[in-house]
Amino acid sequence: MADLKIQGLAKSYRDVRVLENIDLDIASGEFFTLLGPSGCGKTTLLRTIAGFQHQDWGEIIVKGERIDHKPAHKRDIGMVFQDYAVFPHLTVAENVAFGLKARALPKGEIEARVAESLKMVRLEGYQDRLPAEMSGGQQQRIGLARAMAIRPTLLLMDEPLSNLDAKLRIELREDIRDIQRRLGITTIYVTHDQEEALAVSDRICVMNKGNVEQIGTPFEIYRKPQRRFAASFVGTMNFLPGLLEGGRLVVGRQTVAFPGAGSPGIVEVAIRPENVLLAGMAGSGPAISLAGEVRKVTFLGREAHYTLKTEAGEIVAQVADPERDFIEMEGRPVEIRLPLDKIVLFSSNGDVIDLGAAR
Ligand SMILES: Nc1ncnc2c1ncn2[C@@H]1O[C@H](COP(=O)(O)OP(=O)(O)OP(=O)(O)O)[C@@H](O)[C@H]1O
Repeated sequence: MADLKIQGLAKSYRDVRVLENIDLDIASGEFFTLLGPSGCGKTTLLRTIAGFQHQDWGEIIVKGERIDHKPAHKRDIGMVFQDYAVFPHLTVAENVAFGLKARALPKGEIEARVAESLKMVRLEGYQDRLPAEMSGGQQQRIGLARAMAIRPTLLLMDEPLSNLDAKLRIELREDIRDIQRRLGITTIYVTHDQEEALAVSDRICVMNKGNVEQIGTPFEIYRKPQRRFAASFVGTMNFLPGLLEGGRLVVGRQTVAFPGAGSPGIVEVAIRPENVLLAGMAGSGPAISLAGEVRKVTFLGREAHYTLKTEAGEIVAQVADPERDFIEMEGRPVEIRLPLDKIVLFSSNGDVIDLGAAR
């Protein structure tokens, strides 16, 4: 049974629809991430599940029971916020104990759970400090310990890492993932950071303008985007205009055989920068070959990025561990290959074109 089922959820603020008919099934123990640009409705969805606001339509069902009529404090949900939301006048231990006291647990049990939660987030020994004496990362650990101490059915996290610097973000996201796995707690995580979503999630729900664009594992979202929006929002994707006609694909002045690929019409040809091949690089198999020129090379140590002008438009190629010859290519003509088994086609309405038969 799904731990959390959302059916037909819709929400407007005044006349503006911010959630459109959302359906989700989240499995027990799953780390499920809502990913999308600012304003797409992620926080609204999370806060509606938590009970801080009410939907206009739809149902929220936890372990088979409708919870959407219950007030927030009766929903058995732990929540971690972007701005930590720790109580400044309470010590670390008192912060973590807050939800347990509200539930009137016995004193011994509270002490045991506080100690256990602080150990889990690696804050043992800090119990008597005030939040102001702690770093941002440590304050967010308090928030996490407080949410986990009540042993909620669902853990909701709203951009918990966005106020931390890059190094700390990576460290804490690994900790969050480890703790979540260890406890097997069903988690919904909100972020607009696609790398973070890829790194921590069992499944990602890509949202745009109040709609679900695609739900899938990080691998599926990155490698098999079903919608143009998901392809462009997660990672870098090159798009070139193309034309499908009778088993052939036309890109620029090139035509390649492309059997079994949907109905004729204008398409967008999408390919990741790491899949674009430059002349001299290994790689066999059918490909679209384009003549181009290297506009710019950005050397980043373990890889280099090439901005390429082609007859069909500008694209970026990424080359791992580049040789010196490859770095000194700025301004030079180059032959570019787009392997057919790495390209994704989108129709003009933004849906992927199934290439199963062509591969
Ligand atoms: N209380 C409110 N009253 C009116 N409009 C609101 C309210 N809260 C949010 N909105 C609007 O609803 C839309 C969705 O907001 P929401 O905060 O859910 O998006 P988000 O995806 O979480 O964005 P962000 O990543 O910036 O937090 C936005 O256009 C926002 O301006």
